Amino acid sequence: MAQIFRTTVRSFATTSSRQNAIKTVTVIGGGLMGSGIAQVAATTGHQVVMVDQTDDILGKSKASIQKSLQRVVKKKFAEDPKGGEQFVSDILGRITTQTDSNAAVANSDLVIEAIVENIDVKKKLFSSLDKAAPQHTIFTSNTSSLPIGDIAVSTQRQDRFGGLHFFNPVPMMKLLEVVRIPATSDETFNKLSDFGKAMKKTTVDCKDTPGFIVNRLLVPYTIEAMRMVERGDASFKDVDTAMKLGAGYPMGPFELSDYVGLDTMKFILDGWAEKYPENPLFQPSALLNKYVAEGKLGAKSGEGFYNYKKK
Ligand SMILES: CCCCCCCCCCCCC[C@H](O)CC(=O)SCCNC(=O)CCNC(=O)[C@H](O)C(C)(C)COP(=O)(O)OP(=O)(O)OC[C@H]1O[C@@H](n2cnc3c(N)ncnc32)[C@H](O)[C@@H]1OP(=O)(O)O
Ligand SMILES: NC(=O)c1ccc[n+]([C@@H]2O[C@H](COP(=O)([O-])OP(=O)(O)OC[C@H]3O[C@@H](n4cnc5c(N)ncnc54)[C@H](O)[C@@H]3O)[C@@H](O)[C@H]2O)c1
Repeated sequence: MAQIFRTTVRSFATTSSRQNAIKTVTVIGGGLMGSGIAQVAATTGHQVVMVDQTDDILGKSKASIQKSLQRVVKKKFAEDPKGGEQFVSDILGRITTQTDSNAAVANSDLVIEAIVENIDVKKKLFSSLDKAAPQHTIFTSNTSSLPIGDIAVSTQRQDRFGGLHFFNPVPMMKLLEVVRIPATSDETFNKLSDFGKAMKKTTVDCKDTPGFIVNRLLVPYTIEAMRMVERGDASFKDVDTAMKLGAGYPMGPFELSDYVGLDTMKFILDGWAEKYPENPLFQPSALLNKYVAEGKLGAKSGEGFYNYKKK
């Protein structure tokens, strides 16, 4: 009897969560992460509205999604070019763009914020969205380093607030960290985890602790790599070679930094230095500051530690 009851409860829970499944997603920020998130959400059948500050930026976001989809087509539709064209046009057809974030959330089940890593800018955005979005809409941030709770206080819906931390490049990286704050309801958390699985990601449950799981370990590692080069103990190329061939990482810390974006790295480091001023680990990095001041932001700007410009 107890077994039957458990089964019935489980199947009711599954059915009811399916009925409430997230179908429409607003991705705010069409940069490196936002465009990847929009691509994967649309690929897995969701209707997506992608928001950024200008139509020009959104045009570049859509072009980068198209380029990424072409890589998938090359593999999956090698023998079927027509099928490949249809695949791309179906996915792009599920993505619309908007420059007005308040209008973009009007029919949204879920908001995923992926804008610049600055707490004040994120809070201002969510405070405004809170007034514009329907009651049921769940809000999430893809922040790398900011406490989700510090962002959620800008809204009146902390029970419908959480973190969805994706990894770069989103179409390739299988992990999704699903983050809950103490106020996140079980219903919200379960919906976010279900959404992650619907996006074909492996989800891990995280508390709102600094860096969640991955960045708690990745940040000190990356910082120590920068310090090693600043001290003159090794060249950045040798550090990368060492970590790839000696530790089996797909990218060394300087290739990864270029990939993440050196401006984003600086936002992370500066934010943690301000929040934890007593921790010597988070002191400014002269090397990182120099690259950012020179506009060398990594792969996205064509140059960082390495050069990405086509010769
Ligand atoms: C003092 C200094 C202070 C600094 C302080 C701050 C420190 C902060 C550090 C943390 C930053 C955190 C950022 C964030 O919060 C968390 C992250 O996202 S961390 C980043 C995680 N990502 C990685 O670790 C990536 C590691 N790299 C890889 O896995 C691989 O290199 C790669 C990116 C998948 C690419 O693979 P490669 O083999 O190298 O290259 P290929 O080009 O041949 O690609 C292989 C394969 O993948 C397909 N592919 C690649 N990219 C895409 C794409 N965007 N879309 C679709 N397909 C893609 C490609 O077509 C290839 O397919 P195949 O031909 O092999 O079938
Ligand atoms: N780069 C990574 O590897 C990585 C990985 C995981 C998480 N993150 C996090 O994701 C977020 C975005 O990072 P990114 O690398 O995509 O940055 P990015 O600089 O590539 O893109 C940010 C985009 O947000 C837009 N934007 C800024 N303010 C906006 C606003 N108010 N409204 C709408 N759009 C706005 C910018 O125009 C830009 O296109 C950050 O919080 C970052 O910490 C980054």
